Amino acid sequence: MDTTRSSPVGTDGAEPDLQQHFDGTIARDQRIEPRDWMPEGYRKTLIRQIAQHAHSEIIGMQPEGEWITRAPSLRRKAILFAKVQDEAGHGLYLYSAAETLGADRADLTERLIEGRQKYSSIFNYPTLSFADVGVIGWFVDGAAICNQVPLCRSSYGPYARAMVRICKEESFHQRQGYELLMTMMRGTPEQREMVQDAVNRWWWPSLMMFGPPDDASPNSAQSMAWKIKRHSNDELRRRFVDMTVPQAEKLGVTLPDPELRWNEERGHHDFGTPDWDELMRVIKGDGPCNDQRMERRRTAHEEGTWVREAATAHAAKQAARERKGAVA
Ligand SMILES: CC(C)(COP(=O)(O)OP(=O)(O)OC[C@H]1O[C@@H](n2cnc3c(N)ncnc32)[C@H](O)[C@@H]1OP(=O)(O)O)[C@@H](O)C(=O)NCCC(=O)NCCSC(=O)Cc1ccccc1
Repeated sequence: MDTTRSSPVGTDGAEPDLQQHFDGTIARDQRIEPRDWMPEGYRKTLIRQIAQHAHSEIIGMQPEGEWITRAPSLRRKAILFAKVQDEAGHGLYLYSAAETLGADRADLTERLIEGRQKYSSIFNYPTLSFADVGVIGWFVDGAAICNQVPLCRSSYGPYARAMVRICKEESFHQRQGYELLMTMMRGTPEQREMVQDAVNRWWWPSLMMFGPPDDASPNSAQSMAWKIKRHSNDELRRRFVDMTVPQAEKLGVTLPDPELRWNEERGHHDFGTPDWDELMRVIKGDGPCNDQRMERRRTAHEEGTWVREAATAHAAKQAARERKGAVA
């Protein structure tokens, strides 16, 4: 679509036909691409969500990353290394998607570091034993898959396409977590206790990953109308519970919710209510590890200054060399 048209008037400053074209593209379930006209609110919402998602992947490297040096075998170390590296890749991929909307990656990082942009609440909880690595794979990557598979059909092309690749890797991550836990459950009573303890600590925070309940989710209605989000927070949370309960049974662990039971009539599980005050506290910066996570991120950014400067200088030299070559 032509984005170079001038004298914008009408909704969101657009000529009515530009808005109409955008609305039609969304209604037909087609994709909006970077050069298409889009309402400013749509662009801002996408930058907000994609940036938060990217920040979550980068901060999300920390809880498991802490176990790389303490992994119980070379095999587990190699697997964990690869997983954490994948998370870095997802973050960079998502920052690139945000850049297609005119955002600047350095600016997004500044916003995160200054606490002006969010990252997922889940990464503010500590990883106390190696079983936590398995439970993060099973629950956190499992929740990420539930949330992100529908995002492969998100209306913004670059985000949807990024999700396809990311989901493939998340699927491998989830299976490695479950396999790790299966191995521990076949081990000693102490190992089985470690798994159950990790399950108890991560269950409720994992349910909170899907966001506040629908009636307290200010962004959902508009994001669903724009088909950025395809399902509501509660709907995806329910899916996650339905998917996870049989896996817990097979593994031999108990999910820490006395209200959890199959509802024959609805064809879904009933379950308890997460502590929404806790979610709000963690989002506002008052979770068990918020300060530690941000401090680590700030330090990594500062320590990486020389790398960014060297890369920029190298790119400038390369460009100058290419210009010279073109002249000769
Ligand atoms: C569903 C939601 C997260 C929130 O729905 P929305 O419609 O956007 O918002 P809504 O109106 O419902 O909420 C009101 C306010 O509350 C905020 N908030 C809500 N929930 C949270 C929360 N849990 N944590 C923190 N903040 C939260 C929300 O931003 C909003 O604040 P704002 O108005 O911005 O100031 C959506 O953005 C989404 O699907 N994102 C994409 C997926 C994504 O980012 N995934 C990340 C995990 S990646 C991963 O796990 C991979 C991995 C695995 C293992 C290891 C390492 C990596």
